[in-house]
Parts: sequence; C-alpha cells; structure tokens
Amino acid sequence: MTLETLSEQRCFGGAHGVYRHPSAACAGPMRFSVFQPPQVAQGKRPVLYFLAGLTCNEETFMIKAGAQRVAAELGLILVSPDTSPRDTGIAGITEHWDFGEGAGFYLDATQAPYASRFRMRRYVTEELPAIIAANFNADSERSGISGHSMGGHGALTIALTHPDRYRSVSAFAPIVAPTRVPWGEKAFSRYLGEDREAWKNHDACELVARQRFPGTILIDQGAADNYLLSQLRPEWFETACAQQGQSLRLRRQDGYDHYYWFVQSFIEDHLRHHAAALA
Ligand SMILES: N[C@@H](CCC(=O)N[C@@H](CSC=O)C(=O)NCC(=O)O)C(=O)O
Repeated sequence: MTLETLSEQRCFGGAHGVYRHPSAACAGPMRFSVFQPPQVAQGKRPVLYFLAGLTCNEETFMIKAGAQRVAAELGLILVSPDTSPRDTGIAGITEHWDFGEGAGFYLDATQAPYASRFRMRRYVTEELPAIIAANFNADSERSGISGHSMGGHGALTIALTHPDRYRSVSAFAPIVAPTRVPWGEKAFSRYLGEDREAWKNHDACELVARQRFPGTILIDQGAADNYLLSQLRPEWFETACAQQGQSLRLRRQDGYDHYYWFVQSFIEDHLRHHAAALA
C-alpha cells in the first residue's frame, strides 16, 4: 500500500498532515488527516479517531475543532478520515447532502449500487487502523473514538460493537437512534435495504441494550441544537443506558447549537476524557 502525503505542516511542536491511499475497503482512493503530537519523537502514543458529520471531509475536524493544542499537551495522535468514498460515479450519489458522498454513515452498505464502494465500517475499524499502525508512531492498543453528529453515531456504534478495539468513546450531538429519525431512515433504506432488523446493528440505542461499553461514555449536546428533536434525541440514549446500567455522562450545554463553534467549546474535555482512559 502506498501512502501519499498531500500536505504536512508543523503544528504545536508536532505535525498536521493530509494523506491519500488506495483503499481495499472502499475500492478507490481515500483521504485522512493526522495530527502527530511532539511526543511521537520519543515513542508510541495513543490514538483518537474522530469521525465528522454530514457534508464534512477529512479536514473539517482538524480545521474547525481547535483540538491540536491540547492534543499536543496530552501526547494524543488525532486521526480523522473522510466521511465517505469520493468520485464513485454512482448515479445520483452527490445529489443529496444527507446521503451518498459526504454521508457514508460509517456502515458497510449491503445494497447495490452502494455496496461496492460504501464500506466505511470496514475502512474505519480495520483498514485505517492498520495504515496508522504501519506509518505512524501509534500505540494501537490504546485507541479511542469520537465524532460529531453522523460521526457521533459512528463513534458510538463502532465502540459498542468493538469494545475490545476502542478503550474510550465520546460524541458531540450524536444521532443516537438512526432507525427512528429521518436522516437514518433515508440513508439506511438505501445502504441497507428495507429489512429494519438489519438496521438495528447500526443504532446506538439498540446496541447498548445488547452490551455495555466498559467505561463511561461522554456526550455533549447543545440545548439550542436545531436538530435536537428531529434527528438527535439524546434522551432516548440516556434511557437505553439507564436500563442497561451503562455509565453515561450526558451534558446538555445551554445556548449551544449543532456546529463546530459548539464542538470547539468542549473538545478539550473530550480529549482529556480519552487521554485519561488511554493512559
Ligand atoms: N445542509 C447543510 C447542513 C450540513 C450540516 O449541518 N453538517 C454538519 C453535520 S450534521 C450531521 O452529521 C456539520 O458538521 N457541518 C460542518 C460545519 O462546519 O458545521 C449543508 O449542506 O451545509
């Protein structure tokens, strides 16, 4: 596998880079970004994967969240993948902002014509970690995962499915029950077909009822989020966690909306949450 460096720049004593590589999972080129803290010069460091939301790409989190200063202090490597394969050539795939390119929902599509390219679950959980381990000074045994909105859904569902691979999880304004809200219903019916039982494997409320994550899940949610009632419904996850005995720290932040002004206001707490679990 060849890893192509698209850019690499010094940042808080470490480096920020954007990379491209041929992906077996997504059957085409994929891009991701990495912040390496200065401590990678001394040895392997823990890794935090951050999954961005609808319409975002591999640079959104790195440019807008302002995470690098504290990640440099904590010695955390940050990795943010693109939100879907690109230039797939699938008919109509760029016509919607909440489905298709830029909206991969961190699952492996089972339906034609999407199944051949939209395999973001395999990409994020298998292919990308192997690339990070092979090319960066990363301690793969100490990996955490976080995300925003669609990416919060990705972080929660991936951590709840693979608690053996991720030692910490957090989310900003996550879609916690995609099987019951319009964004999820639209994407899942296309990527996964009409069998709603299969959808449940990608729904954090359903997954937490099956098995607990061995650690506290941290979620921040803006109380003035325009998507709160229509798409997010954190109280449904709060109830599911309470029923399962899952440790959850859900913080409702007065006056904050859905966007990266909100994410950048609380990213430090999330980085410290992960660093403590990955120490
Ligand atoms: N239709 C709009 C809105 C897209 C949008 O709100 N994207 C959010 C994530 S929503 C859930 O996954 C986002 O993170 N936007 C980037 C940002 O910088 O805030 C559009 O097309 O822009």
